[in-house]
Amino acid sequence: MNSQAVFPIPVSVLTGFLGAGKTTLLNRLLKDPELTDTAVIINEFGDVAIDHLLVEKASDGVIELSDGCLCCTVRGELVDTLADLVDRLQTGRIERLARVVIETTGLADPVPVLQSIMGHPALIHAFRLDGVITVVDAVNGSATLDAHVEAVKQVAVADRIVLTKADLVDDAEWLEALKARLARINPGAEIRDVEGAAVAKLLQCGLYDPATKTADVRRWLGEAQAHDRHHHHGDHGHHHHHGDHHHDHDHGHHHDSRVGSFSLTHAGALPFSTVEMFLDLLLSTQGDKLLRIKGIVELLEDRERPLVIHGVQKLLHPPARLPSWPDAVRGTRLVLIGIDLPRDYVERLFAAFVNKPAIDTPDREAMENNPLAIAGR
Ligand SMILES: Nc1nc2c(ncn2[C@@H]2O[C@H](COP(=O)(O)OP(=O)(O)OP(=O)(O)O)[C@@H](O)[C@H]2O)c(=O)[nH]1
Repeated sequence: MNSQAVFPIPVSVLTGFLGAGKTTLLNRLLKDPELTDTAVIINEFGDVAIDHLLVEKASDGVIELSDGCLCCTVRGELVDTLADLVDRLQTGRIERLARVVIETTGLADPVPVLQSIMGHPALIHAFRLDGVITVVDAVNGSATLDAHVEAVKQVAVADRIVLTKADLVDDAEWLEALKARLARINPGAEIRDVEGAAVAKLLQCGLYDPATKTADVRRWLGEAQAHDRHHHHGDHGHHHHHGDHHHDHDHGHHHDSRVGSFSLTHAGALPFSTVEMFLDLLLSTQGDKLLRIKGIVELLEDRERPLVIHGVQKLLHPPARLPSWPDAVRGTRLVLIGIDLPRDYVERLFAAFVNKPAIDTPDREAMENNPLAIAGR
């Protein structure tokens, strides 16, 4: 154990549709001196023009997955590759590893990739999903979202959206309409233009910033972005029909309306058992529709150290605690991103657990005895 790695190692997932500009961005990232000691895992599918020399300089060799879609055919290999990195660190074959970047194939549904990082028993203590960066092409992005539900999912699960090829678009209105659409699919993600953005910072999406030793809950939960964009709208659930963007004709966006994001909040502290039971029930009944869940909980048992919740579909990261509250806001805030996720049901389930039953909603005791008691699933 002579490595200088600090576990868990942050993992960034770089996704985006075919030709969106992932490899171009990756090449730029790897030139940044702040990103030495980064291992890059790429798949050879498609036309990947990575500057191998540069990647080798940045890490201990390029780790390439074999041909095919990362999410379905080489999932096992991704896990093996990550396990191999840990092994190399522990045996001293790699001295330092500060970050892992996984570039997924353009066609990939990113969710299984996130699951394999979050849910693998051998990896959960070595790696932490820092964030998902989704590259969207300003020229083709809108048509791609219309045509492929995977592209909508890639946007929906993003912590950050990076807009490429804006330099090729003259029409400012077109660009604004695309940004507005992305913001409706994923109100919490920060949208940045690839030009001018500090490249190394593009990868840092996580809750905890090792450089400043602080946790930025508002940014991580996307509250800052969502608040800015939805000032006075208040609500951004499944149906994003504000109708104020004439470029956005809903009939072309049938995939978008399936994706939704909403928050659950509770002002007081909650016992761990309540949180656990709510999450168990949520994940077991709605897990396949839950693309991501992120959140922070004030626990009755230890009110000073908030519990961090982070999950993908049916899988949760092992519960982690922050050393203290990063800002004045306490209580429980969960952000859920789902596809065809029944918001109403989830809200009532949560209300039942935190003992805020709505009229005609069974209370918690009834729920625990019969989880199907809530209508409208
Ligand atoms: N003008 C312009 N061209 C870009 C930009 N980003 C990428 N490109 C070009 O778009 C093409 C595709 O970029 P890649 O980086 O290969 O895209 P990719 O997402 O890695 O593609 P796949 O690996 O095939 O999924 C290349 O010709 C890039 O030079 C950009 O911001 N502006």
